[in-house]
Amino acid sequence: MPSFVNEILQRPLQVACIQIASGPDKAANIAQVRKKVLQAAAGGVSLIVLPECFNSPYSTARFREYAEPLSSCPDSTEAPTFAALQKMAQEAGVFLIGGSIPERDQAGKIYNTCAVYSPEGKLLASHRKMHLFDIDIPGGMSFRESDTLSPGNKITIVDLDGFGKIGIGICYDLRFAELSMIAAREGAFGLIFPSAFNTTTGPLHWELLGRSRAVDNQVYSILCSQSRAPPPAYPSWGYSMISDPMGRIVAGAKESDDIIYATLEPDVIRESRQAIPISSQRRYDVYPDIGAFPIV
Ligand SMILES: NC(=O)CC(=O)C(=O)O
Repeated sequence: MPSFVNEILQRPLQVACIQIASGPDKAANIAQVRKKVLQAAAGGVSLIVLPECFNSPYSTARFREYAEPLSSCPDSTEAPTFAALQKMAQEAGVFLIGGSIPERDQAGKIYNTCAVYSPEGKLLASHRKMHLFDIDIPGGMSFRESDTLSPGNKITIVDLDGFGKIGIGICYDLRFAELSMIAAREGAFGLIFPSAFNTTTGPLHWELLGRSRAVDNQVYSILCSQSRAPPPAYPSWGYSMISDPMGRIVAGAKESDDIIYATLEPDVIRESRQAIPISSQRRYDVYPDIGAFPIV
């Protein structure tokens, strides 16, 4: 009977999520993030997470203007945000989950992309938001990322050397349980979601989804949001949170700018899986084994 890949977090991992609001000034957005990354790193963390679309307003009409080619050159003038992230990771000496920014490919398509860096400043992976945020709630939030964005087509799992693997999704990807399940079944100890939920869906679904993804998969879930900005900006929900494999919120923010910290513990993962052994209790004789999806 298939079960979890027998890998978990190799040692305790100190994590920080930086909750900030981006504005129209790209250079100011980058400078704000750099200051906070260095502040969080001074607290001794090994992994720092940034929110979705931190270098631009969260607006389909603006993404193209702020888009950059994905570059791994620290001196790139075409890609100042990616270059700055690379240098920040190195300067801070941390794994950096670079939130997301609009990425432009050679054909001119735009993606909502998260770049991940090692403490040496090496680009380890990039994830393009797979599920585009197209919703229309009467009297509430309407948004159509597909007006200007293209979707990514791959599940992203990153090996953090010395700790283990994480799965990456961006915001709306959180709603699709398959992505999380596949990453966890591939051995991820944590699921990380740079995000910007909103004041319509946030109060209903944000905590519910974050805790559910953690409990479903017996992993940590790490949700890093933009903070709330006044109108006419997109109304980000805030409430960045880290849930443990039992669904306990081990760190949480409110609406405003903040940095939250938590230590992820291998024993907590191990104990939750021993106490509630769902991985060996699945009924693949009755339903298909979704988690066995091959990652290319
Ligand atoms: N902004 C998003 O991608 C998702 C979101 O706000 C929601 O799912 O609700």
